[in-house]
Amino acid sequence: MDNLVKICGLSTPETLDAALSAGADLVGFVRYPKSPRHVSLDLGHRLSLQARGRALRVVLLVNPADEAVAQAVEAINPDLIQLHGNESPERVAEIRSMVKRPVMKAVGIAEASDLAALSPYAKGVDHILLDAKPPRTAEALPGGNGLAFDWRLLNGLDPKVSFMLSGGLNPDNVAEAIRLTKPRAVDVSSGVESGPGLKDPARIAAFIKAARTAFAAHH
Ligand SMILES: O=C(O)c1ccccc1NCC(=O)[C@H](O)[C@H](O)COP(=O)(O)O
Repeated sequence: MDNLVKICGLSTPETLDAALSAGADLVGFVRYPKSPRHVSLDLGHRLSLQARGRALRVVLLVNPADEAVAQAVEAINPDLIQLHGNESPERVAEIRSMVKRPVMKAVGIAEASDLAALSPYAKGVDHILLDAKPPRTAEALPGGNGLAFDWRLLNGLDPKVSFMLSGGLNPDNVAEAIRLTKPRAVDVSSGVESGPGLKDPARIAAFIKAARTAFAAHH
């Protein structure tokens, strides 16, 4: 998974088409009812068919029960499952063996000590997503809050650890984020929106272009 761009939280055929046409490598569908980006199983199914063969399809789940995992896999047929809650390393490994598909675990970063949370996941996941830790407010979502963490914290990360970077990325800062952190992939949601859950085709295209240029320059 090198030099890839993921556009997350797509929830309409039109904005999914914008992401696919602009060359997104991965597209994300959020299954979290409190989110403005939540997709029903039926909508997720249709969006997944639309993206098939054009980008890797990612379904986002938060602390899912087995039944929720099975329903999402059956309806959406994702290429990758992103776990964005407080799933333990054991639970992540359990879900991975249940679905027999690649799993990406999101880990929230706010301070240097948060990096210690990564190694217990090393054996049981296929990919790690480093995201900003959500604020402790009632309205904060587990992800997709448009907040960046201090990228310099990743100076303390073992260079052998490969990761996808997210959290508060946008068309204006993604080049600097890639230059400083050298991620294998980048992920964006709020930074390509004109309002909560409203993806903006022009911002999607600008983000992908800026990320591609930066990857070419720094890898
Ligand atoms: O986007 C949501 O609403 C969401 C809800 C619950 C769990 C995860 C969610 N989103 C995750 C993402 O979109 C991204 O992987 C990541 O958090 C970056 O988001 P942003 O800072 O908005 O670019």
